[in-house]
Amino acid sequence: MEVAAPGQLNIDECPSYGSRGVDCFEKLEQVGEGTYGRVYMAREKITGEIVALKRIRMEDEKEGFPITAIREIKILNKLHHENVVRLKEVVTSLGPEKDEPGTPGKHSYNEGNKFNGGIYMVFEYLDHDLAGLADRPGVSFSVPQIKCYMIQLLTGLHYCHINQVLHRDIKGSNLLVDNEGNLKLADFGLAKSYLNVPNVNLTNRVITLWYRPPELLLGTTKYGPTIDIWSVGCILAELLHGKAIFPGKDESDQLNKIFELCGAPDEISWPGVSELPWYKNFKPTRPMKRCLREFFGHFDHHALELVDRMLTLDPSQRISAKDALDAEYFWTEPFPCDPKSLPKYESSHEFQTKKRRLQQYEEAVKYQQQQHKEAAKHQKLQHLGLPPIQLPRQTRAAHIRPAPSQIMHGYQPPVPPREPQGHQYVKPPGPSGGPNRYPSARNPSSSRYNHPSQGSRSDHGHGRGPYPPPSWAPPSASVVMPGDGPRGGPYGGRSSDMVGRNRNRQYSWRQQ
Ligand SMILES: Nc1ncnc2c1ncn2[C@@H]1O[C@H](COP(=O)(O)OP(=O)(O)OP(=O)(O)O)[C@@H](O)[C@H]1O
Repeated sequence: MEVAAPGQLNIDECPSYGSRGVDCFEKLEQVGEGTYGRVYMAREKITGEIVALKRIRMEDEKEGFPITAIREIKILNKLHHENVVRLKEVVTSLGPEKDEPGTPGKHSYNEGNKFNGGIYMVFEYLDHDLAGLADRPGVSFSVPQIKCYMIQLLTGLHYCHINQVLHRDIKGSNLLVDNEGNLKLADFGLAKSYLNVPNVNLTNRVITLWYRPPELLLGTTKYGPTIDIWSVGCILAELLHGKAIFPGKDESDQLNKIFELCGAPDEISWPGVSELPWYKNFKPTRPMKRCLREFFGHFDHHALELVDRMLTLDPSQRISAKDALDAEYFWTEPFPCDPKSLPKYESSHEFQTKKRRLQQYEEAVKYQQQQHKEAAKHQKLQHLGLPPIQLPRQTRAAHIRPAPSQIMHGYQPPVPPREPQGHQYVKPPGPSGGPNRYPSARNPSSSRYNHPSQGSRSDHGHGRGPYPPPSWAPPSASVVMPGDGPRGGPYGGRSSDMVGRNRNRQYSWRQQ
């Protein structure tokens, strides 16, 4: 980078990572709260550009800079694709900030780590995540819309896989969507860059429980890209079905839910399953037949076919992202819509929709408590034989009508807020050069979003961008990655540990 003339800024030059301070940005609103810390919508002070600032949580780090952050930065530096969120730069703050938890200067602020400053990843900003968007009252996805999002998800994932990256945390809140209809994969904190080296073990404690494939739940430490495809299958079925399909409470319950729908595996349906480390612990106690096709009988034939291929128990038989993009589902009517034709919504991230729901709940509880108090007062006066107090007009009306603010916020009777992760989607009405169907996604009016007869089958839109086409072909599930090892027993899991704040700690040792 060239040195700027005195008093001038090199704003045309791309700053090197960490060279700028977070004070170059004005934080506008918190849009996410994750394992790393907070995610903010922010404005670059000079250019006015809107970005997302993801603060790397350092408070609990005794080992220095968290490995998940290093991994995310390294991997995102390598990936450049329109369906993968763009990391623009990394910025720092030298001291504790006013808006972060903890009291500056006090010992408790940063017990583990000596560095009291903050480190932020600066991303391009997207208006929504899929979980938050789907959870918005009144939002329902049409089949062409679902197909449009799924194509983008699979295209981004295929690009990752051919570049030897496993995402390992595909779920709705990690799929960012903008008001132009673009979908991008985000949160590469658990992603893994891997080589096709046999006999190297990987951790099986990855992927949020509801979206975790059976081979990981059964303890395998040798796996490949099809772990991500299982998660995609769960998302597609969830979008079409209207709610999460495997909402397990813990690993055992998760496997049980999977077996109930996909059948209990045996050596015939899944050769080698009985050799998996925890097969004996979780062995089904009764025979269970695969009934996925009956259960999702309301899906159209091609959707069912694709969900079936994605939710195949044996990972070596599961469909790849490339083949999924070629599935008839995307090439039969109703065709995927053009992203640009999708409706525009007010910003909705899972964090915001949950916050709104909690506010509604608290308001409703407060309202009910007030009603109880009034009723008790009323009863007491009657008991004493005194004439009832004339309630003010508004208060009397409140006996039968919700408060105006509750109407504005879509009042519902108080119910406990739903479990985290529990969004409910509203029920809707190759290796480079390999043969496939997708034209470049750079041209949104291309055949990708139209009738297949208008488009070529020979370009998935992957393998583009500044990176040389990989020479490696997507491997089977037996692919392993170097330097990663199994972690502990079968019961540690994403349901509690990964959704919570301990991911950096949990995955910090010897994790590649
Ligand atoms: N580039 C972005 N633009 C807009 N919102 C974003 C962006 N990146 C993240 N978010 C919001 O912040 C949330 C949390 O971000 P992210 O998943 O990257 O953090 P995390 O700490 O890894 O979270 P988790 O604990 O869920 O894995 C996302 O679900 C999304 O709503």
